[in-house]
Amino acid sequence: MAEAALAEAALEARGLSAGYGRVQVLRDVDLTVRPGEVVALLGPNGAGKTTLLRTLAGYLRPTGGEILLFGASCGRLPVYKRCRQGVSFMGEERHVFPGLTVRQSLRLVRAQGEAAELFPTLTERAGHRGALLSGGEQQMLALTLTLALARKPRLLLIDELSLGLAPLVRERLLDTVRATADTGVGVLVVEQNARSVLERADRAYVMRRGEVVREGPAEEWRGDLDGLASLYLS
Ligand SMILES: Nc1ncnc2c1ncn2[C@@H]1O[C@H](COP(=O)(O)OP(=O)(O)OP(=O)(O)O)[C@@H](O)[C@H]1O
Repeated sequence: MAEAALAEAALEARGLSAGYGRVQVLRDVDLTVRPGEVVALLGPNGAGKTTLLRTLAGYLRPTGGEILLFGASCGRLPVYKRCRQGVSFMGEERHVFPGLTVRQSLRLVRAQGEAAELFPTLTERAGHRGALLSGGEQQMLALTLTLALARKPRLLLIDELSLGLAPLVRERLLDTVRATADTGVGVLVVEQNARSVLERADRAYVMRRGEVVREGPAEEWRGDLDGLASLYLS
């Protein structure tokens, strides 16, 4: 990923702190995502991964530190302005249109072609309403909608990509994430299955209790999943 290393960072967090009211969750987080990189964000429950993504996306206001998007400090830029810059956030809740069929949803965002290419299953479910899809199908639709709605996504923030989904669906979603990054999009992804995400990631950060406790190339972690697991134990 030499090219990625040279490129200007899509995202840079410097000494970032954030929390809820008086409860501080994130402490002094430094993190970088370059265009074309898949960066895995790992860590045990409650480590602060969701809080970090929400802060980066603009839903939570930092209490300290700085966020740079594509080289410029984004200060208190609201969510929609970050979206305009190409930041796309896919939260834990599977955002599909519950009352619309798959066909209607895809038509709405003009993503019929992409869906057929990325997830043929969605074409088979064209007449089903979003609310009645399986969890995996909903997540495939949500990812397709997320990519289509951000007209030119340059940074994708994904929380809990495959929570509760079958391994095959997880692999398919992660392949799509990898392929999206290969078009030049920077991706920061929270995924419970460390082994699977590390197979596609370039680098990984491990968080614990609101702090980044380790960072490194994904290949290093792939060979040391036991060491990684030990970081999860508090
Ligand atoms: N809305 C909230 N109000 C107050 N505290 C919160 C809120 N949301 C999360 N927290 C707290 O912030 C800490 C970090 O939670 P967060 O959801 O960011 O962790 P996480 O790493 O994403 O965990 P998980 O893997 O379980 O989703 C936890 O201690 C949690 O209780």
